[in-house]
Amino acid sequence: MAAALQVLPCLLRAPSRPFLWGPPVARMTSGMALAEQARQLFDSAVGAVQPGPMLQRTLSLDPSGKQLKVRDRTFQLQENLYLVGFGKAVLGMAAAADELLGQHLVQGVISVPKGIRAAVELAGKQEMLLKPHSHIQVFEGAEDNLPDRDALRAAQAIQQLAERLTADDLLLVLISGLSPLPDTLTDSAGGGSALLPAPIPPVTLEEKQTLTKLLAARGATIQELNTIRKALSQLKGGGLAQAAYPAQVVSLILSDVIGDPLEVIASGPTVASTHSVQDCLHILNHYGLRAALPRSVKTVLSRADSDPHGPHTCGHVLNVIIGSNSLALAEAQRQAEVLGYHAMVLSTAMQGDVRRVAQFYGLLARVAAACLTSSTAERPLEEEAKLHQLAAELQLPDLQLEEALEAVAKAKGPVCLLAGGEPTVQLQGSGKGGRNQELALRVGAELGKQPLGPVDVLFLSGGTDGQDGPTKVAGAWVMSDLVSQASAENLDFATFLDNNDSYTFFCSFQGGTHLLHTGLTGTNVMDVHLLVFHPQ
Ligand SMILES: Nc1ncnc2c1ncn2[C@@H]1O[C@H](COP(=O)(O)OP(=O)(O)OP(=O)(O)O)[C@@H](O)[C@H]1O
Ligand SMILES: O=C(O)[C@H](O)CO
Repeated sequence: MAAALQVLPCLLRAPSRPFLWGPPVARMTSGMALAEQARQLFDSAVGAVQPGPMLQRTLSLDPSGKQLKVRDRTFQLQENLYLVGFGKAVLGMAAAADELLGQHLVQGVISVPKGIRAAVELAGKQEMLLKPHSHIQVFEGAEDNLPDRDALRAAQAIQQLAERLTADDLLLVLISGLSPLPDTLTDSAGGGSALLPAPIPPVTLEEKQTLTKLLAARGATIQELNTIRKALSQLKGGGLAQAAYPAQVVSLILSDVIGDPLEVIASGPTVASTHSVQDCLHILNHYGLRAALPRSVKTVLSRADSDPHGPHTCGHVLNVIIGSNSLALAEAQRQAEVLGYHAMVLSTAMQGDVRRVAQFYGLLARVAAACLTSSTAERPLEEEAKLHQLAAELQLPDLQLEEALEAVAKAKGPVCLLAGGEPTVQLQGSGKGGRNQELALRVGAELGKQPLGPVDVLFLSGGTDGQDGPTKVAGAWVMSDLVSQASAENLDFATFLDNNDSYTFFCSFQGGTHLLHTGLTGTNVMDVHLLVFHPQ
């Protein structure tokens, strides 16, 4: 199946104009075919946020090649263009920028994760590698997502470049994150943030690392974590913009945080921080860390209020979100419509404990399946009330639940509900897995709780970076017969779930055919969830 999924994009050519009940969906009979379409939708989501297309959508040169247009702003180019970048997807972004603007680029420095060039090469993504003659210098660092000496050297080189700039110069800043939800110790430090460590003296790199790890281990959110990072950093919280002043600064940002908050993504190096020392102390208090703070941290915090990276320092900056989960979902929605689905984006902010999120999707599947297959369009009111209750508990800010149910009730044909975000796994077991595979397995278990009627239901969850936790797959897909099929194979899914061992489960289940293999994608806009219904 994996092989079948991999050749899918060439086999399943989408028709050039949309149709509602056209042949591809009407012909759909097997779960395998449904899975192939889901995979195609996932690929289209990821494709929309690839570095090349994103940069091309955002930047253009006028015919003389002397003016750079970024959205509706124009900048003069005259041997005055510089580039810096940090984050997981930045290598591909830099390669795309170099391709477009290389002839104007005086110098560039990027900080990317250790081993990324080799991984990109292995994945055959030559277009994401810089050409040998490039003026962009690459630093690899932040092994295990922790800020280390290599990342520190990169941050120093970036700072030096920025500080040399004059009012005639233009600095392009490429930003992407890596680890929005620091819910395990190993991925605690974040991507863009971890790749740009520049602690304010006398705070040392080790002290910052320890504090970050402690906060993460105690469950601090990325917003809280990055508030502290900003207060202790020379470059975060607008510090990079300040270093580059009076040059013009254009930041192109790939968002890996729910709601695309500029201040939080990679700790907002080109965004004035609105946080005060009181905010930091509140966070440190909350996680019981205030009493044990190193003297250096106390010193820097006590100085911070009198020396903030104030808003006045960011007037020379243009921050642009060039890629996000919602952009990816919009493309998958468009593609689903082309394939004949009635498609809707439910939310781009799916978050919360993976068990609750799985319950939500299970309940949603039951309610939507009933709406879709009942001849009288009667809605299962009791289950619907439970669904709304659960949705309220999950506090999903942009959830379009009522609209989606109405649309399903009217659709009476194939339906695709799309969502994105990043649920959280509280690790208890010692198995191998990732939040996407665990979510898929949990949703499969929910779908098996009671019959869904004459409709095929598929759920897919995949990380847009192509790597789900410490595994080499992006995620997995399930159908409503997962429970019965697993038991036929003597696989006790509950035992695998108890041990956070979803990867091992899916490796065995139906010969591994439910795993989503994409390889490294070169982008990262959190996760994509697809809930697909096809009336039999
Ligand atoms: N055995 C496991 N089962 C389930 N989830 C796991 C397991 N091991 C790690 N994880 C989860 O994987 C996540 C880390 O994986 P990953 O690197 O894909 O995500 P990230 O770094 O948070 O974000 P991004 O995918 O955007 O880079 C954590 O949320 C962690 O809880
Ligand atoms: O780098 C970071 O801070 C996280 O990835 C969020 O952007």
